[in-house]
Amino acid sequence: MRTDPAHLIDASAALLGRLREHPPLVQCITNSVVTNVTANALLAIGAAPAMVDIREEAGLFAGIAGGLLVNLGTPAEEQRDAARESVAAASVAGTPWVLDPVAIGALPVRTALAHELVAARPTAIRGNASEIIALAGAGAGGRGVDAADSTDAAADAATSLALAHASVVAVSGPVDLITDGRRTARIANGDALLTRITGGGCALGAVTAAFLGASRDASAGGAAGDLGERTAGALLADPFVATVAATVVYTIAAELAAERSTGPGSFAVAFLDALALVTPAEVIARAKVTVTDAAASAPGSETASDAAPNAEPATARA
Ligand SMILES: Nc1ncnc2c1ncn2[C@@H]1O[C@H](COP(=O)(O)OP(=O)(O)O)[C@@H](O)[C@H]1O
Ligand SMILES: Cc1ncsc1CCOP(=O)(O)O
Ligand SMILES: [Mg+2]
Repeated sequence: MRTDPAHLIDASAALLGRLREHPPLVQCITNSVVTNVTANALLAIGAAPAMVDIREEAGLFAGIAGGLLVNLGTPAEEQRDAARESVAAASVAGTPWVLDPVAIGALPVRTALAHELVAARPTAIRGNASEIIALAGAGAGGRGVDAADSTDAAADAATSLALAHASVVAVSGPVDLITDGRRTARIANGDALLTRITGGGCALGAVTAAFLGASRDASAGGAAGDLGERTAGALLADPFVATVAATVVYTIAAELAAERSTGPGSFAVAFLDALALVTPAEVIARAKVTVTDAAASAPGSETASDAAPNAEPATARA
């Protein structure tokens, strides 16, 4: 399906509405640093978090959850087994799941686990540039949990991972890059304050699982913007579109929060408020999205809508 920026932005706004109307249950197997931050971010956006991360429960729960996050930030033995259980059950049940390979590269236990789990074909892989490069086997990783590479430097790694595992790959940074191996979206929203609080990336992984859950329920139809009902149903059910939507909404909430903050502490509070308050109309007005499509015939196949009211490189519906 052709997905130009205007369609992606309309779909982002529509999926935000769907998510709030039908809150997806999101199972999180995540690190001990960000557990509370992540649950609060999910509640704020309108989803229902459940940190079910022990053996003999995790797999069971993955079968009933709307979405699953597997984050490798502090992968103690029990969590490693819980992740394996959940991923197996999610694959059987068709539960969309997100892998966040936190700090892989130099650290052997989580790196081996990330390689094992990625073979089970996550619906989406979300990480910073260094983590995505390391997962693709193209580099050594970042500085602990932080990136040492730009998102564009991770573009080839993201594409090869996406094609190898039939996953959507989301690379976060100043400009986020999201690809399914054919279509690549770049999202220039966000605020650097997200890197000054813990969980800025981890909570995005959970929000991505929530949008994938909303997307799975969305194929029933209903128009999105000026799209017809059939087109909208297929668009909203597309994991690439849902992953873009999560990043668009999340980074716009960060911008709204930054406008009301004086530093990381007030930003953390304002960000939760903004995740709860951001409207579909604000998403349409502020989204800065460009798309390239490897299948498009024209050389330099970047698409941008005619109406571009947002700052460069913005492309959005008026
Ligand atoms: N310099 C920046 N300016 C604006 N937004 C940023 C910047 N760096 C990261 N972000 C945003 O912060 C969030 C977390 O990204 P990142 O810091 O790369 O993840 P991680 O915490 O996993 O390293 C993403 O939503 C991304 O868009
Ligand atoms: C600090 C830290 N250490 C292990 S996991 C973690 C949290 C990382 O959070 P994020 O990737 O969202 O910055
Ligand atoms: Mg991270």
